[in-house]
Amino acid sequence: MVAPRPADLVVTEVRLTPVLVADPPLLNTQGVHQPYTPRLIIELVTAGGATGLGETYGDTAYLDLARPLAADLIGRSVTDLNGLAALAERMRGPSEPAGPDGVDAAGLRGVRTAGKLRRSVRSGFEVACLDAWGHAAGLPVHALLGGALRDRVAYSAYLFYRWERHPDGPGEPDDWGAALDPAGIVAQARRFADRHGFTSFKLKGGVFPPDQECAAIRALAEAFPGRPLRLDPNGAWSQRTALQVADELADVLEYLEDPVSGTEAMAHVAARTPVPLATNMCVTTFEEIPEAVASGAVRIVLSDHHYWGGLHATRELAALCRTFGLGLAMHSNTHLGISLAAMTQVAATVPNLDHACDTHYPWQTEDVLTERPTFRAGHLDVGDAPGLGVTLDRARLAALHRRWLADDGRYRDRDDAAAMRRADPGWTTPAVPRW
Ligand SMILES: O=C([O-])C(=O)C[C@H](O)[C@@H](O)C(=O)[O-]
Ligand SMILES: [Mg+2]
Repeated sequence: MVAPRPADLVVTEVRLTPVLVADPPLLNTQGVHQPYTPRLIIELVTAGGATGLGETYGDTAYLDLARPLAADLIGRSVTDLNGLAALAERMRGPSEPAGPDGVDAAGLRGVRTAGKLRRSVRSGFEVACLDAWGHAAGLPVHALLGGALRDRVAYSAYLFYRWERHPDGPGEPDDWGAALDPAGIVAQARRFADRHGFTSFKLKGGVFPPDQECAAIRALAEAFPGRPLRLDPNGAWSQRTALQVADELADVLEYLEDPVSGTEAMAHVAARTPVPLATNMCVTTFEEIPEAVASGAVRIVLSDHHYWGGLHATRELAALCRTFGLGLAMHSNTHLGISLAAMTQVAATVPNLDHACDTHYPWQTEDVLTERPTFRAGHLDVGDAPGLGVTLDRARLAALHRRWLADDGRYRDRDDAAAMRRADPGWTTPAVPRW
């Protein structure tokens, strides 16, 4: 292949396609997933004819920032990722978006600031630039990030308490059934293990009183002896409860994720238990790292290229974790195969990715790719195909976009509490600590 000329790498077109993706009724401490969740698919075209794909959150606030950023990218090189970062930092959108009661589903991933919103948008564009650059150069994205250190990336089964179907009728049915007790969670874990070969398990907690969730973890430990287990109540517990749970499950937990809310409370708990604490809530931006390190609040940080600002930012976070002796894992929200490919590419390049990555992907019955990535023995192959190694299915993209167009606004912004109110009209996002 002839190396691309710099002029070939200039962006000539950017297409933004918001989509609504079917999502099962997964429960968390704030409510339940809506039947459809918004994502944004980004397509770049370069002067040389290479195309690149990116994906990020698709709620209105993200779209409001993505549109001007897409326009500003025309005429810039896909290699100019530092320029993209600077451009994104200058974007001005709604500053501190939040739901009507001041808390929204994004509360599951910590503070929601204008800067974090900008980084979440920028990450989708950065991935699309890297994909286009990779296609133009005939190189995989991991090569553009310095090269893969492993040829496969480990993922963890992400277990959820869930209902069989959504309370408000619509939604794409699936055959998982309800999981609302220890037996249901173990059955779900078995299916994940049989179908995808996962060997580590994370339970989304904060849904039921802690003794019920401890019983589910105990049941998992019995069903899968010696396997790494994680429990994540998204900050729903008091310090006392967190310490009781840590004490009760100390022999089986790989880590306890965000048992309490806020760095100070996490530090208090961390100082009193040998169980490692992990977070995707109190450390979600670079600015939050110094206090967390100084106070010893966390032992493991969950990266997420979406809100940390992209694949390069993920590698910067990894370097800081190495510096300060913190472990690194990977967080996931509902996402499609483009983001899964981006996660896999960057994970392959990070020397200190010490834990299997979270992914919601097995819960998604729909995608915009021609081929779904396949987990083998709980891993995804990294591969050497150019770019992200994925291909867009235009018909699927168009169908999911038509659903977004037809929506009256109900599902265009993720709102787990609103979804819960359809089953329980009196529901409000619980104050923390809930237990
Ligand atoms: O804390 C976490 O791991 C998450 O926030 C992951 C997801 O957002 C999950 O909790 C969800 O979507 O309900
Ligand atoms: Mg978490």
